[in-house]
Amino acid sequence: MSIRRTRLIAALDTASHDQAQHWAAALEGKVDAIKLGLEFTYACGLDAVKSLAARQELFLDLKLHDIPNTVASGLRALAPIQPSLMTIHALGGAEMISRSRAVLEEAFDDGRKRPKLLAVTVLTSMNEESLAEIGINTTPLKEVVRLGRMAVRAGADGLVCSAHEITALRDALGDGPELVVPGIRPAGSSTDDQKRIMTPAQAARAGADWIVVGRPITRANDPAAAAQAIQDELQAATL
Ligand SMILES: O=c1ccn([C@@H]2O[C@H](COP(=O)(O)O)[C@@H](O)[C@H]2O)c(=O)[nH]1
Repeated sequence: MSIRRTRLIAALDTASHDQAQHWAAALEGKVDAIKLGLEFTYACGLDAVKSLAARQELFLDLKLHDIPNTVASGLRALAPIQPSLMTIHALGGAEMISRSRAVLEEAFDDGRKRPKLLAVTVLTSMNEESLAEIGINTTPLKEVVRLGRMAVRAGADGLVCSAHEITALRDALGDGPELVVPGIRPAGSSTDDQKRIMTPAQAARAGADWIVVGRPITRANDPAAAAQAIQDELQAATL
C-alpha cells in the first residue's frame, strides 16, 4: 500500500468567472488545488485566471501542443501566473518538452517556485478503440508508458495519466515523476465522457500524487460536501 498523500484538485470547468469564483470560495480548505483549463481561460481570459490563482494553488491545464518554439514561448508568456502545475502534450515530442522545461527554468531562476511541467500522455477519455481510430494500435497502458518514458527523459516533471497506468509507470520510472490523475469517479457517479476511470480510493491506493475531479464535484448539489467526501475516501484508503 502507498504511503503518499494523494491530493485533490477540483476542475472548475465553466465559462463563467462568477461561477468559478463561487466554486473556488466554496471549496477553499476542502481541496488542495483548483484546475482551470481551456473553457475558463478562453472565455474569461488570463486576468481572471490570475485572480483565482491569487487565492488558491493552481493547476493550469492548457495542454499546449505545437512546434517547440511556439510551445516554449507560450509557457514563457504564462509564467507570470505562477501556477503550481501546467500541461503540454507528450505527443509534441522530446524537443518540445526539453525546450519547455528550459524556458520554465529560465523564467524561475530568481528563486520563485517553478511550476511543475506535466506531459499529458493518453487522454483519459480514450480507450484501445479510440487509440486505433487515430492509428495507434496498442493498449493505452503500453502507450502511456512509452510516452511517459520519453517525456520524463526529455524533462517533464510529471505525467497526466489514468489511474490504470500508475503501477506500470512507477515500475518504469520510479517514484520521482509527479503523477496527476483525472478520470476519477466516486462509486455510483456518471462516467460522462471518461473511459479509463477509477474511484478516488483506488487511485490513492495505486499511488496517485494528485487526482483531478470535475463534474462529480461541480455538478453536486453541495460541491463542498462532495469534495469533503472525496477527501475522506482518500484518507481512509491510505490509512
Ligand atoms: O487525460 C486527461 C487530461 C485532463 N483531463 C481534465 O480533467 C478534468 C476531468 O473532469 P471530469 O469532469 O472529472 O471528467 C477535465 O477538466 C479535463 O480537461 C482529463 O479529464 N483527462
